[in-house]
Amino acid sequence: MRVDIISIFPDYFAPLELSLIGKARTTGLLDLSVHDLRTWTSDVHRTVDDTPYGGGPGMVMRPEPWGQALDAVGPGTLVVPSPVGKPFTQADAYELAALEHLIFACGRYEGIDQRVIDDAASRMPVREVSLGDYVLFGGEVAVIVIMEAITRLLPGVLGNADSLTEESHAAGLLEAPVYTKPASWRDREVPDILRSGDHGRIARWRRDQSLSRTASRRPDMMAAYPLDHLDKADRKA
Ligand SMILES: COC(=O)c1cc2cc(CO)sc2[nH]1
Repeated sequence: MRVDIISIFPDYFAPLELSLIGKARTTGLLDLSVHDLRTWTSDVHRTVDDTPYGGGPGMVMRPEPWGQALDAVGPGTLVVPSPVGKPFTQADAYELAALEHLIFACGRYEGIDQRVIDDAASRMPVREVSLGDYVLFGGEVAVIVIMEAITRLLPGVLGNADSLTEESHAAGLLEAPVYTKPASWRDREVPDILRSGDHGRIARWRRDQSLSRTASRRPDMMAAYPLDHLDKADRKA
């Protein structure tokens, strides 16, 4: 997978050189390039922003540098983190992980001139995505989050792909609690069932835990959970 990130703060992406994402880059699973938007400015001050038409506080990112940057690195699927975007979900992570070329545009100030998005949409797929109902200084941190969600889904990145099947949101439920040694810690015991060696009962216990956790913490997910995935034993849980 090829990824291009365009930002006025390219140093923000140093974390993408670490750990499993860094490994994905060195092994060639991920071809990631970070670009400084100012590369595509032509004035001596390398200006990327200007005052908003219609007035209002702050500054808006100028269209010219963005247009030239996207011409240079595109075409691909343009992903723009934004408070006005579609809520990003694990399903979106899977969709993006299956694509050949992603381009991330990191907004700053009050945002990017709308014509940049509209112009890009005339020649490549564009997705504006939100990570949640809160506001950040810009898109950079959101890109790091999205890049982690995507990269871990790339074949070969996670040592044990089984982790992907049991994790939260993979099967539409929150995952069960996890435990490791010691069996007793500060007078708190690991549930006996998990030490029974009875893998059928352990699977049932974990599923019951997932269902009750999801029902209590995320009723919205429970409502969306396909009823035919619930067997009659689940319905009693
Ligand atoms: C100028 O601000 C941005 O470009 C910006 C991008 C994002 C992404 C957020 C999380 O959904 S909040 C936010 N602000």
